[in-house]
Amino acid sequence: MNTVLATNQLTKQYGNQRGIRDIQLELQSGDIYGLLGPNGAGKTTILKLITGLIRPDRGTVQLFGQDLTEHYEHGMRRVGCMIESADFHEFLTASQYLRLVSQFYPELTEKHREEVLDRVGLLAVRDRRIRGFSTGMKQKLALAAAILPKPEFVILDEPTNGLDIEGTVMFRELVKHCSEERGTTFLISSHMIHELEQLCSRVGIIFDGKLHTEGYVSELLEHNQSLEQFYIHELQQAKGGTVHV
Ligand SMILES: Nc1ncnc2c1ncn2[C@@H]1O[C@H](COP(=O)(O)OP(=O)(O)OP(=O)(O)O)[C@@H](O)[C@H]1O
Repeated sequence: MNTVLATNQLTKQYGNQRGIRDIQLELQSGDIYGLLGPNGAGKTTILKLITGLIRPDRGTVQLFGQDLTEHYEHGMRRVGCMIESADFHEFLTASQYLRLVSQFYPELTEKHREEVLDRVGLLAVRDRRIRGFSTGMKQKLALAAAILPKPEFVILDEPTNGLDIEGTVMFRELVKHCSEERGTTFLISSHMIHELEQLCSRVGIIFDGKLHTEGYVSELLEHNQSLEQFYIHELQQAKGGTVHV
């Protein structure tokens, strides 16, 4: 097994004393890892640090065995990500937007782009301007852009936000497809715990800026009725002895 991601003592404190502390995460090739935690726990902060959108105060991130800061472009070429709501050039059409993304990947063809648009359910509206898209449609386009270059590692922050029921099923199928066909590794932050229970091989619970616990979903389900039950139990425990960042 190859280690795709390893963080060591990853720490970031914002001016308001909030943030994350000493996060040790390790993802192996093929993992589908779900990041769970209450609002404000630090999930997005972790994903931003892993993708170099913000810098840590302390600690390191390794992607594919190489330090992120020393090999940023090389590492990130193998990563697809969707973090916070995407900021689109709204006057472009969906097709034009994916063509723009493709500039960095000369191997991608129109056929690739159409396949991906079809997979996320946007093929019929590919020539419409993004300006007229709903929140869910924009979310689907951001997903399409994240998986377009067939990255080995995909990082998704709240990917089902704004998606309707059909869209949520599409998302699940998409992750399964990438995982089964290509062995893509996923790190997904979400509040949709039932989705994560169906999709993830492992989960970690972030509470108050720290990695409170983690485990294999199959093992957790041997001792708990559902991931939700496990999560609520762990959260209650964490609240009993909270450590502030
Ligand atoms: N740029 C910032 N400046 C100051 N504080 C911030 C900043 N970004 C995040 N925070 C604070 O850091 C903490 C962690 O935020 P983060 O967005 O990582 O949480 P989250 O787990 O992703 O939450 P949610 O589930 O609500 O998206 C929160 O208390 C948040 O208010």
